[in-house]
Amino acid sequence: MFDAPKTDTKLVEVRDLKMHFPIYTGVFRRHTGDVKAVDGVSFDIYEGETLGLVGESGCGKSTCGRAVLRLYDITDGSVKIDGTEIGRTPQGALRGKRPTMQMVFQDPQASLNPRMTVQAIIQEPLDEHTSLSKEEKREKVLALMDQVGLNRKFAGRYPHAFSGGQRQRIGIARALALNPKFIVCDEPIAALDVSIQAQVVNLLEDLQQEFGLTYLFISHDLSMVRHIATRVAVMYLGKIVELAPREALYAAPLHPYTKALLSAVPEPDPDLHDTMERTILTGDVPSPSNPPKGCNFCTRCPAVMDICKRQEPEYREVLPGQFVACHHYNDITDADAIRAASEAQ
Ligand SMILES: Nc1ncnc2c1ncn2[C@@H]1O[C@H](COP(=O)(O)OP(=O)(O)OP(=O)(O)O)[C@@H](O)[C@H]1O
Repeated sequence: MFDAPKTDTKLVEVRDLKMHFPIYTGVFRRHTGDVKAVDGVSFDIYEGETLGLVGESGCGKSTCGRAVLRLYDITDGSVKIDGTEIGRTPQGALRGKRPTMQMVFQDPQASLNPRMTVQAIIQEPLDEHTSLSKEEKREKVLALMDQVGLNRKFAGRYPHAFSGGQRQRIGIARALALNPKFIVCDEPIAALDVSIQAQVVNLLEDLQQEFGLTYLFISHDLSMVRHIATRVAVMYLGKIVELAPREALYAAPLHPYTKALLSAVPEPDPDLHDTMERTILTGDVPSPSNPPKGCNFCTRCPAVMDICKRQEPEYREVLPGQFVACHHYNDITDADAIRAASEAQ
């Protein structure tokens, strides 16, 4: 577990990123609307840190991670990785940048080609992006297997011969093959047995320390994110509603949605369990193709005000390092007043 961003160098800078998927209907497939999966998010990720990205299913986390890696042609906004603007770079011209940024997927079963051996799977990026000799590639693959805790004896086996946790290690080894700086981990443990989850998270942490990796760690598991992330961004319906250092976010969340999410996390201490206030959110999450006017959260917010239904709140740094998009904190700059506004909700 790391305590703070390791450096103040920004490796990833995302500004007003939008990823809208067009909806076509009817016989003539008319463009009738858009799914606003990511609708104007901005954040930085510092070199060597882990930014956690949390939120309910369907809020746009995976789309955001993929858009940052330019696995999609983004609708709008800017994404800078290691000083290079890649948001608008044509896909063909991104090739040289690909090795720097990689992804570890949620479902290791689905993301590994069942007809390829482990050797071939891990070697694939080396085939595509390097001119290493056959022997050099073989050696590199075996070294990667060592690094992720896979027995090199099994390099000739196929993915089905491995357990879920081992398959995720294969996916991690493949992601590491080109010595990336930045990895998007998209729910990397969600498909694994609970007993295996901690092992994979520990491996990701060890690799981060060893290679100075920077992670965007996407998860709906707030307890796991609390363990691994340096800072945490909370997403709701395509937008980031709060982003804060881990300690601040878990100890003193400001946004009503963050408070509701945290209050739903099971508290292992039975004494605290009884005293904790729980916020039960009512109503359904609106559709990202038809988000509400004003604040996206206004239809479910327990502290909703009139202005929330008319005007979108500004996303701003309310306390040092703590960014919030909520009308409750508009125009307040004094830290005590901000805390009072938070308690009053
Ligand atoms: N290719 C696509 N075409 C149309 N809509 C999409 C596409 N991909 C995602 N969406 C929609 O965008 C929204 C956000 O999806 P996304 O998968 O990013 O959410 P998520 O927070 O990662 O959810 P989960 O945790 O369930 O994966 C959802 O409403 C989803 O249906």
